[in-house]
Amino acid sequence: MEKTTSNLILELKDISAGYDNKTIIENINLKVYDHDFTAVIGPNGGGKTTLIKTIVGLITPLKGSIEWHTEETTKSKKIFGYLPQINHIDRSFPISVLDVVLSGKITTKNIFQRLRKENREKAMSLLKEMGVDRFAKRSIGELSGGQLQRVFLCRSLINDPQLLILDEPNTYVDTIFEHELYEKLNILNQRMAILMVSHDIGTVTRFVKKVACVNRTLHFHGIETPSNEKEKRCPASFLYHTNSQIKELKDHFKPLNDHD
Ligand SMILES: Nc1ncnc2c1ncn2[C@@H]1O[C@H](COP(=O)(O)OP(=O)(O)OP(=O)(O)O)[C@@H](O)[C@H]1O
Repeated sequence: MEKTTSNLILELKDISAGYDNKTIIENINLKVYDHDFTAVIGPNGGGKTTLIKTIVGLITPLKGSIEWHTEETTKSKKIFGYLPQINHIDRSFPISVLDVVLSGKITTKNIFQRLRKENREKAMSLLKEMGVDRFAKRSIGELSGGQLQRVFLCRSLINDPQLLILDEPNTYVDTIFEHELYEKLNILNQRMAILMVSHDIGTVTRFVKKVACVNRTLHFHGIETPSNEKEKRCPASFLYHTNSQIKELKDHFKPLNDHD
């Protein structure tokens, strides 16, 4: 049953971040609520992955703060699950599908402990939910890219996160599973918030509730309806060449060199 009240999970306050002191994203303010299903879109190199890496703690912000407003985490319930962008996987690495999912349970504190039976059952039920349980004992090298992507999705779900963060989850996924993936994400969204980087604007906007456009700063968050003239200035105007549910965007979609 879908929840009806919205609680704030995550708040980014005036975040700037980058690499080697070079600012890539700046002055980002963003709130994520427990009902949200938000697509992070934007031009190549606009800073989407940098934003996600900053949220999950892989990059320390140069400025600003990140606040998690969540329930106390327990051993089995973690704040977020993260599926990073996967550009290359060494399929010859000798690990089974089940062990990939269970690796999401390993922390520096339990690295030498045997994982409990309930963890295996949880991993198997997730593999079943994603339609890949029959591969549980197989080596990852025997799976297609799309099947493996589902396995990694199971890994990011093993701790029942309150927020699922996905960086281009449709990489490697064929068109049929891509649609299925979004359907599955919609079901998952009944029990967790989702923040997802995607290039696939046409499909994504049929499923998500909010859109955040990152082009150095955050240009848009939420689906709103200003004037037609303004939307032409949006660097993400390709949105309007698709069968998008998003009709119009806000004034602050300007070409990148306008705000550099
Ligand atoms: N590890 C890194 N070190 C230095 N610069 C980086 C690093 N990773 C990314 N960048 C630079 O930061 C900028 C933003 O990259 P980022 O990957 O965040 O953008 P993106 O919006 O996710 O792009 P894409 O849509 O192409 O995946 C780019 O100019 C990129 O070259």
